[in-house]
Amino acid sequence: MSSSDTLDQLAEVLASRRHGDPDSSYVAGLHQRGLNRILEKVGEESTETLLAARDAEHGGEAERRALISETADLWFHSLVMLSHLDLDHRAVLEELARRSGVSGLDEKAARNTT
Ligand SMILES: N=c1c2ncn([C@@H]3O[C@H](COP(=O)(O)OP(=O)(O)OP(=O)(O)O)[C@@H](O)[C@H]3O)c2ncn1[C@@H]1O[C@H](COP(=O)(O)O)[C@@H](O)[C@H]1O
Repeated sequence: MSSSDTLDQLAEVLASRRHGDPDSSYVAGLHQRGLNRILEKVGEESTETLLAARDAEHGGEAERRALISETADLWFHSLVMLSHLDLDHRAVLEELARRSGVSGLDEKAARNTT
C-alpha cells in the first residue's frame, strides 16, 4: 500500500468517526470535546515531537523510533483537526505537490517583491 493510500484510508476512518460514539472511539471523543481540545492535542504532540527530535539527534535507535512515533501522533491529530473543520487532507498533499520543484528560497524572494 502506498503512503497516500494509508492517509486516504485513515482519513476515511476519521470521517466515519466524526459523529460516532465517544465511549467506543477516541476520535469521536475528540470531536465531541471540540476544536479547542483538538488544538490542545496538536500543540502537545508538536511539543513532544520537537523534544523527541532533540533526543534523536544524538540518540540511538530507540530515540529515532520514538521520534517516528511522536511524528505519527502529530500527523494523526493534525488530520483530526482538518476533519473537524471539514477540510480534505488531499488538499494538503496537493499543496505540497504544487510546491514541488519550487525552491523555498526562490518562493520567499518572489514573496518579498510583491
Ligand atoms: N492513528 C491513530 C492514533 N494515533 C494516536 N492515537 C491516540 O491518540 C492518543 C495520544 O494521546 P497521548 O499520547 O497524549 O495519550 P493520552 O494521554 O492517553 O491521551 P489524552 O487522554 O490526553 O487524549 C492516544 O489515546 C492514542 O491511542 C490514535 N488513535 C486512533 N488512530 C487511528 O484512528 C482510528 C480510529 O480510532 P478510534 O476513534 O479510537 O476508533 C484507529 O483505527 C487508528 O487508525
